[in-house]
Amino acid sequence: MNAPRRVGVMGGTFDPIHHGHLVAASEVQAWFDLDEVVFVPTGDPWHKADRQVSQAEDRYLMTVIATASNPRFRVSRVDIEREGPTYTIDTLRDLKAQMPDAELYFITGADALADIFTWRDVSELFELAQFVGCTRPGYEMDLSTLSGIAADRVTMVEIPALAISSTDCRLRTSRGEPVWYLVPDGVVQYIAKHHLYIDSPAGAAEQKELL
Ligand SMILES: Nc1ncnc2c1ncn2[C@@H]1O[C@H](COP(=O)(O)OP(=O)(O)OP(=O)(O)O)[C@@H](O)[C@H]1O
Ligand SMILES: O=C(O)c1ccc[n+]([C@@H]2O[C@H](COP(=O)([O-])O)[C@@H](O)[C@H]2O)c1
Repeated sequence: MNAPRRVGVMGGTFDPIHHGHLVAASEVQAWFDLDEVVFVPTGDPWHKADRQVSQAEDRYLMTVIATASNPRFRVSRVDIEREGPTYTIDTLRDLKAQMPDAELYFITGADALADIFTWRDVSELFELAQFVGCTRPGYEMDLSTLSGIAADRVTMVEIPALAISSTDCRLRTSRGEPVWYLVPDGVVQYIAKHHLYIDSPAGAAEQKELL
C-alpha cells in the first residue's frame, strides 16, 4: 500500500504575502518531507474585522505570484469561494473532501497558534490535521499550555527568524518606503501596479517610483 500524501496547509490573510510566510512553508515542507504545501488565502477573515482587508482577488493573485517558482507550492481558492466568514474547520473539511487520503499539516506562526482555542470547533480541527507552529520573532508559544489531544497534535518548529509582518509592509508602502526584499519582487510590482495600501496622492507618486 502506498504511503498517504503529506500535504501542508498554509492559511493566511496574505495582505500582502511576504518572505516570513514563504520561509515558514518551506521549512515545514522540508521538516516533515511534505509532498506539497497548499497556500490558502482567507476569504473573509472575521478575526481581522478591525481593519480594512484588501480584496480577496488581489491577495490571491499576490500569493500565486509569490509561490509560482516553487514546484511544491500551490494556491487554493477554497476559502475565497466559500460564502461567509473564513473558519479553518471549513478549510480543512474542503481540502479533506478534495484529498481524502492525504495527511494534512496546518502551518501557523507562534502568534496565530497561541489563539487557537478561540477558533471555531477546535477539537475537530485537531482530528482533521496536525498543527505545526513556526517560531516568529516577538512571539512566544508555550506548548505546555496545550492539553489532551492538542498536545499530541501540535509540533513547534524553529525556523530562521524573519521579523517581517504584512502590517509593516502595508505601513511602509503607505509612507512611500520600499518593501523590496521583504516581499518577492513580483509582489512589489503587483502592489505598485494596483495601488495597494496607498491612501494619498503623494504616496501614489512614491509608489510609481518603485516600479
Ligand atoms: N515572519 C513570520 N514568521 C513566522 N510565521 C509568520 C510570519 N509572518 C506571518 N506568519 C504566520 O503566517 C500565517 C499568516 O499570517 P498573516 O497573513 O496574518 O501575516 P501577518 O504578517 O501576521 O499579517 P498582519 O501583520 O496583517 O497581521 C500566520 O499563521 C502567521 O502567524
Ligand atoms: O477558524 C478560526 O476560527 C480561525 C481564527 C483565526 C485564524 N484562523 C486561520 O488562521 C490562519 C492565519 O490567520 P491570520 O489572521 O494570521 O492570517 C488563516 O488561515 C485563518 O483563517 C482561523
